Amino acid sequence: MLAAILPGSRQRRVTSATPRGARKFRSGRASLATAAARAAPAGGTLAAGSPREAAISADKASSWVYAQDFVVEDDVLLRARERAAQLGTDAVLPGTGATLAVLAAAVDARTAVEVGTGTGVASLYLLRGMPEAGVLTTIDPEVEHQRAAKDAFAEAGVRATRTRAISGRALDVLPRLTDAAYDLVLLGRPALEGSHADAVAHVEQAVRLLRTGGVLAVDHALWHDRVSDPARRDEATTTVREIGRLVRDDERLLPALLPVGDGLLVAVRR
Ligand SMILES: C[S@@+](CC[C@H](N)C(=O)[O-])C[C@H]1O[C@@H](n2cnc3c(N)ncnc32)[C@H](O)[C@@H]1O
Repeated sequence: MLAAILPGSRQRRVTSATPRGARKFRSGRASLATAAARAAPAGGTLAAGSPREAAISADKASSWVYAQDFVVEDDVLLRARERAAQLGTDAVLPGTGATLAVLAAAVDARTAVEVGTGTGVASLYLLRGMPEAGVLTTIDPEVEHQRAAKDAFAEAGVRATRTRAISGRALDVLPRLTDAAYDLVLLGRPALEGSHADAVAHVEQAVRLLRTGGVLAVDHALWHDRVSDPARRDEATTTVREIGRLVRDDERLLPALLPVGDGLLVAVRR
């Protein structure tokens, strides 16, 4: 999703990170109205003159980009992104990363789990939000990705005891982790890309792992701006949409869907 990123190329990065939906917003009032109507909650309508309508203007895309770039990334993060591009994988967008750091700090996350380490971009954000004594358990089957993430952690001066990298598939590893022992669980792209049953299983495992007051975060919750469009019925979009509903309707969770990055679904475990 992201082009190769070099220090000093922020504008190019943001441009390449702009999702399709953001471009749609730019194309004028008609498509804006369509997007706004589409964005009305299930079965609901968008009343003319409502606060929600007032908040959705043709400038929404530029606001999204501004928010995306609001927290400036340092060279360690940019190099981790470069490694992701070199290895043909991707990483959370900057606004998502910054939000994850804030969430980790807000819940004083001493224990966190990440599904899909990649080259460590989201991990770095989480570790920055976690207290010094916090330990991040991060899961990925790709040894090469984990090696790249370890390089990023070393560059960031993260002590080796603060990360527990587990090599394997999340659905094999998560069941071995302790119930209610974690302050934050991040489900990345691999939690959504498999079958519908697998996606549900990832969420179930995440909820099981969270302590009361812990936070669930699911990246890509707007799935390339397809989730909000009911005409999109491909398997991946349907799965992500259903995961959203599942989290929203789960009485154990207090949810919110943040339109940051590719969409970040967050929920507090009650
Ligand atoms: C998009 S990258 C993760 C990016 C990372 N969250 C970040 O922002 O830096 C997805 C990663 O998930 C890993 N992956 C694929 N299938 C997986 C699975 N079943 N369980 C855990 N990780 C998996 C891939 O090897 C890849 O490194």
